[in-house]
Amino acid sequence: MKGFISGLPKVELHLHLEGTLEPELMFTLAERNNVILPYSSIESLKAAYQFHDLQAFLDIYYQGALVLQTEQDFYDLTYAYLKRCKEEHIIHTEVFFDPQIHTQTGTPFDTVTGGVTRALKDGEANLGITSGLIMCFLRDLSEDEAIETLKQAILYKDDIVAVGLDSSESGNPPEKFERVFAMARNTGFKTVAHAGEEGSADYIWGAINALKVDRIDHGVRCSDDPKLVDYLVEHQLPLTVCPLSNVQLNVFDDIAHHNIVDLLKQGVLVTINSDDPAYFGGYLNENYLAVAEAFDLTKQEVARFSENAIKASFLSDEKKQLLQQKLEHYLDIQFRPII
Ligand SMILES: Nc1ncnc2[nH]cnc12
Ligand SMILES: [Zn+2]
Repeated sequence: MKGFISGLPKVELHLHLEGTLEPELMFTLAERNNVILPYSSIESLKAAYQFHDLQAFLDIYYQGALVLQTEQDFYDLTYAYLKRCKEEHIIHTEVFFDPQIHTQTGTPFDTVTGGVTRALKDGEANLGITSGLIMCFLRDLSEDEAIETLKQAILYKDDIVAVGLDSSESGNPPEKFERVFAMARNTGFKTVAHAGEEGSADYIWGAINALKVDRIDHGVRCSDDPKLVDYLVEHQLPLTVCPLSNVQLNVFDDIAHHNIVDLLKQGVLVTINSDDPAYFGGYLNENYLAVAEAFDLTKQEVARFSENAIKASFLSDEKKQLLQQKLEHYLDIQFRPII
């Protein structure tokens, strides 16, 4: 199964670039930019990666992201992730970034977006990995700050495919950003939102009804509301689920109790993703493998997650077809009878 997953052509749809900041790169950038980290070694930093909930993780994630300061830093971060994609047979990825973490502490929006987009373009030219860029608003900041950020994103309309919503979910419902998302949609951006990670199923309804999103990020709490599950199945509204993240942040106490396979069997368009792999101990292949092993899935069942991710991507129908052909070619070889 490990070899099958490793070679399987895959698409990732829920990945925070700042969440790919490996401890080694964090220390390198801290030294490059004269940032003093509150950890004396890589080991002591890694030892702090014990998160009892989302907020405990976010506190460390935001602190780590402060070592990213120059255009080259954002380039290096993004390109390192794309090289990892190449190793993992990820053929297309739609990545999040959180510009407000950086603009709040004085790094210009252009520095952040410039470095990320330059790396994504090089990743396509040199590594053959296609991508989409999704700019997230921090939901614990104000509507006005989100509008200000959206105005800056409009200047990069050709480079940013969608806007999203992340950070502390509880107490920051989707409705707070209804007007910002309407502006984003009217400008032509696709929309996604984290909902139903720690927050209740009502947050997922909020993302659907107030934000009119094209995908829900996480969304696992939908199981608390059978009508919501019916809605997701009927409309084939995708969920970008992050199994290892959910276990690390205690959304589920054990991978064996995760609801992703239940949702798949009910007909929800679920996908597997890594969220913040440098912090949660696993990139995409490890997330696939954890689910496959916990639920004793067949190779055909595992391949459904890859097929779903192609369907749920923001690629054109023509490009989706090309990726689907690549997937089918791989499966043909895997399942060809040996004569
Ligand atoms: N899992 C997550 N939930 C909400 N915001 C995030 N930002 C980075 N990772 C996140
Ligand atoms: Zn996330």
